[in-house]
Amino acid sequence: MQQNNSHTTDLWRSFIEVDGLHSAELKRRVFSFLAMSGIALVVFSGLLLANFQTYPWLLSITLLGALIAVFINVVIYFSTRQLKYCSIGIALTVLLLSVLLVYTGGKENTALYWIMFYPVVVFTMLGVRFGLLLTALAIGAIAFQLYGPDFGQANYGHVEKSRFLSGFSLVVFFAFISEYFRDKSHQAITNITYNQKQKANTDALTGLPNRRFIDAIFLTKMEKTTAEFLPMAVIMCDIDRFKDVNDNYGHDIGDKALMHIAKLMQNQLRYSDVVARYGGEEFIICLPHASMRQAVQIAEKLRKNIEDHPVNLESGENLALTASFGVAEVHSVVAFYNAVKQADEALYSAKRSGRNRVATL
Ligand SMILES: Nc1nc2c(ncn2[C@@H]2O[C@H](COP(=O)(O)OP(=O)(O)OP(=O)(O)O)[C@@H](O)[C@H]2O)c(=O)[nH]1
Repeated sequence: MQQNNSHTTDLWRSFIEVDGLHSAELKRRVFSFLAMSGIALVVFSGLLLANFQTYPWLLSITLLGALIAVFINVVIYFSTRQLKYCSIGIALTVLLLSVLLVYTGGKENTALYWIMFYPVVVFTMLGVRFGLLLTALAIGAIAFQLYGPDFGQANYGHVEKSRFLSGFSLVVFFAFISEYFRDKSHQAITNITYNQKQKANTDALTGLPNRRFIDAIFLTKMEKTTAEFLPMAVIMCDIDRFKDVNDNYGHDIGDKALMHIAKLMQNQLRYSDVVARYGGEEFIICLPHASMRQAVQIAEKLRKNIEDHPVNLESGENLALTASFGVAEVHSVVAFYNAVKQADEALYSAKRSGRNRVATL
């Protein structure tokens, strides 16, 4: 047995995807990674080729090492698609190169200019947490070289050092603000899209998924991940003589009865099972990896549970309800609606044979 809310939450988590938004975000990160790698490869090799005769040997080796490391990261990305680890690899390589550049001073002591773009790249590629971590590391390492003990590193002017650190900190600050609020608005849009999708696929009265959910979301998921579902059993359930409930007790009590039955059914099913309101007083239950025999047993359990649990009315009266069930098997995605039709025919044969029973064809 399980509780309603957890069943519903679990169901929506496993079925609703906001594909468009996630793929746009992924594209942004892949593009940043590839742009960063491409620029690094072109700039490093260009600098090496143009200046290797004039550069101090440590600078040339540093550039060559960074060039190879970036190249290896790109190759690993294309063979594994591990974007995050490869982005960290590139960001660390460029950080190491920046620190070594500051040590050597670069050509005519211009190393500090090259480092200004680093915060923008890491925040864009890796997001707020890694952005903060790596830029804090960069500031610490560079400040140590600029103001720490002299162990043979290049000399920078006093004003140059302080202007660089203030400018660099400002770039970090604005890169952080930009990435932080971009991330927040992305999350907000994702939540809004997710909630709208959930609302459009939920029956407002019972809180169960609706027919649109079965037609659009459930079937699409089944097409994508067939092995998770098939072979499957489908049960159609229809409340008996529901018109009489409405006629004798009024529409509000009829609504209450529908909510009551929805809850009873949900509480009897597994997490992987899906119960949806398919029409007025008709429900569909999809049981992945259930045989006909198991599905008939489950339908019987649901039937008995409805029979044993009348609706407690405010007047103190107990409103007894029963329901009829039809069961069929689904062996392929294309045969889904055929199986629904068969289960529907079985349901009406259950009605014809006296109601409050489970039937198969
Ligand atoms: N209260 C309420 N009633 C509904 C809702 N949707 C459908 N109904 C009613 O469900 C009843 C269905 O009646 P019928 O199709 O004649 O079937 P039945 O009376 O259940 O008889 P059998 O199915 O043959 O046992 C109709 O009176 C509809 O108005 C709803 O959302 N709320």
